[in-house]
This record gives sequence, C-alpha cells and structure tokens, in this order.
Amino acid sequence: MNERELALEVLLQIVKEGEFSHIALRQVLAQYQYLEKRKRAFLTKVVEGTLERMIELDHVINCFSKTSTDRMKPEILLILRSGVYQLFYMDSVPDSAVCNEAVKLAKRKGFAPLAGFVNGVLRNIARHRKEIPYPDKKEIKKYISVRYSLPEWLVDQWVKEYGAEVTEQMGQEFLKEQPLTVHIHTDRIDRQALIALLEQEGVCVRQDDTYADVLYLSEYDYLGKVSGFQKGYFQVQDISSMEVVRLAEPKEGDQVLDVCAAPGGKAVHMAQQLHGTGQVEARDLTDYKIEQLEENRIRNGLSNMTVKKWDARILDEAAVGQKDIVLADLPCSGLGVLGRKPDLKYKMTRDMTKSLCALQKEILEVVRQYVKPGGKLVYSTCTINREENEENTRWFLERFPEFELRKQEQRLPGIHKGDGFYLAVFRKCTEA
Ligand SMILES: C[S@@+](CC[C@H](N)C(=O)[O-])C[C@H]1O[C@@H](n2cnc3c(N)ncnc32)[C@H](O)[C@@H]1O
Repeated sequence: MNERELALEVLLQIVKEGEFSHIALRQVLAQYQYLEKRKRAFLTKVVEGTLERMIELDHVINCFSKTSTDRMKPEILLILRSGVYQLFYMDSVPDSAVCNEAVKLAKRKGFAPLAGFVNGVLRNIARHRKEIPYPDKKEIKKYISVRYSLPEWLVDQWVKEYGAEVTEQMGQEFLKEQPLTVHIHTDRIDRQALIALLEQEGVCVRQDDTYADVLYLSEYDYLGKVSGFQKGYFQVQDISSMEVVRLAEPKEGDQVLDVCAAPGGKAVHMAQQLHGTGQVEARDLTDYKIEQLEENRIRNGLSNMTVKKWDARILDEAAVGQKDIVLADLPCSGLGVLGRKPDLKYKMTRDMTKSLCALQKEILEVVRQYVKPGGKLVYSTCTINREENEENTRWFLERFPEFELRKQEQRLPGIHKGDGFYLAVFRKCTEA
C-alpha cells in the first residue's frame, strides 16, 4: 500500500468504524515504521487535515457535485475530502497529481465506474477554488461552523457561553499546527543537556518563555524512537495538564490518589514533584490502561508511584480519609483538545455530554471520601463545556458543604496557553 492508500484506510477506520484518530494513526505509524519519514509525514498530515477540515471540505464538494456528500459511498467521499484537502492546504502537491492519484485510488478500491466522477469534481474544484461561496459573516454561526469545521450545535452552545468572538478564536486555534509539548524530568536531566540530545537526533526544539521545564518538539518521526523519551528524560504533557499538578501543590511526603490516571501524565508529574517521598497511587479501569500506567512508571523510574486497577465509581473502604490529595481528572467530552483529536467534534453529541456529566458526579461523590480533613480534591476536565465544569463544581459545593472551593480556572484554547481545560481545587475542612 502506498501512503495515499494507507491514509484512506486510516480515515475509513475513523469515520466508518468509529476508531479514535490518535489511536488509528499511532497504530499505522507503528506498523509502517519502514516507510520514509517524508511519506509518514504526508500520511499524518492528510489524515489529520482531512478530519480537521471535514465540514469545510464537504461544503466545497457540495458546491461542485450533483450528488450531495451525505449520499456518497464512504470510500468515494473520503477520496474526495482528502483530495480537496491536498488541493487547498498542501502546496507541495501539484493539482494534477492530486486528481490523478485520487482516480487511481478509486479504481484500486473497486470503484472504477466512479473514477470519472472523482476526476470531474476534483478538477472543477481546482479550477474554481478562488470562487467558492462561503456563508456570510452576518450569519455568524453558519460562518464559524463552515470556516472552522465545527458542528453547528457546538458553535451554538459556545456562542451562548463565550460569545461569537471567543468561539471564532477557539475555532482558529484548533486548526493551528500543534507542536508536541513535553515536560522535562528535571531530576534526571538538565534542560540544556536534553535540548542538545534532542537536537543531535534531528528533533526541532523550542523553549517556552514562561516555563523552564517545558519544551515544544517537532520534526521528529516516531516518538518511541527518540532516546530522551525512551530514557524517561521527559514526558508528553500539555501546559494545561501541568497546571493541574501546579495548582494541586503536592508537598514532599504527601499521599496522593489519582482515581482516573491513564495514560499517567499527571500521576507521573505528581510523583516527580514528591522527589522520591510520599506515594502516588494511579488507578484506572482496564488492563490495557493499567499496562500504560505501569510502562510510564517504569520509563520514568518512579519508586513512589504504584498502579492499581479500580473502578472509581466503587468505594474503596480502605482509602477513606487517607489521602492528602485526590486527583479526579475525569472522563469528559474532550472539547478542549479538538486540535489534537479532531474527530471528536463529529462524534460528540449533547446526549453524550449529559451522560458524562452524570458519570462525573457519580465519581466525585465517591472519591471525595478519600480526602483527609485539611486535604484537597482536585477536579479537572479537558473540556470547555460549562455543564461538566462550573456547573458540576456548583453542584458539588452545594451537596458537600464540608468542602470549600480554593481555586477554579477555565482555560480556553487560543485565549490561554495550552489545551482547553477546567481545574477546580476543593479543600476539605478540618472539622467535618
Ligand atoms: C481524562 S483521562 C485521564 C488522563 C490522565 N489523568 C492523565 O493525565 O494522563 C480519563 C481516564 O479515566 C478512565 N476512566 C473512565 N471511567 C473510569 C472509572 N469508572 N474508573 C476509573 N477510571 C475510569 C479512562 O480509562 C481514562 O483513562
């Protein structure tokens, strides 16, 4: 299979079979490690870009096709979408190559009778790309939805919650190319030494202007092959996730419980902050997640972190009243990380956010019992949906008056640094 065929296969897995984009891409990149770096980069860009811009791409296709996109076969629709993406957003690929390769792909996939249709639509779009009618800015919700490929229900909700200007800024931010943010394990390596090591291996490194323990990486091929990663000199973590650990303010000797910990970014960071003292117990639901946590613990050389399979909805009597910090970084709608997981915006629905909200309440109700008097419960989500965030916090404070709210922060993409994230720190009163 060439890189275009692979890209189509990955897109089909995501769009037709419901696989998550980051998982499907990670698997194919791990499987095809022998492909040239240039081809792997092409595959990644076509898959991520097509997903990111899908609503806009469909709008363009519908301007030129007699058959509307919702009536097309998934293979043909994805060949067209990825073709239009290359025409509009990948200058390095000539128009003729985009059209010819799309036609070949349609034939190879058993759609020879539709090859002429694919060719006609793509060539027409290439010829008229400057004349495509977009919704007028006066119809602001429609405009934002098409320009930034955000489903209308989400635009509608965000315009109500944050206003049209902020919604547009967030839409722009999600479409920007995101470098990989990493947190340096400063107990194990100094920043300059790590930068030198990464650059020797051809990785492009940028420093942050505020945080001395943060680097931004790009131009690497496969993270698993980067020696600094293998040796646990850094871990992948976004600035907003780091902020959760900073706001929790772990002190040496603390007993910490992370109730929904995989893949382990915050648990690992928290254990590092304890400098070999105290203990971080990292829990999650499945064997696969537990393996991820254990692998992270070992790579980062942490003796003060343990891993346990446990359903956070079930009360663990032995842990009641035992913890200085309980971290509840809970399953959520993920709407703050659409820049990294672009397919999520098409999969999430209002009903799903409602049931996530109920799950968050259920877990909070149980895990707050593990906090010692005077200890902290840290609640966080990677979403920007008020119902899962501020409204859950209000509900929690009303229901459990033994907790007081110490800090609360809603980080918005494009407004604050890093992913969209919500953080709340509750302190349990010493006298219940
Ligand atoms: C937002 S992620 C956690 C990210 C993690 N804190 C980090 O920093 O890497 C939420 C996690 O909750 C886990 N989860 C979902 N339901 C759970 C439950 N009932 N009990 C324990 N973990 C659960 C998921 O498997 C997922 O790994």
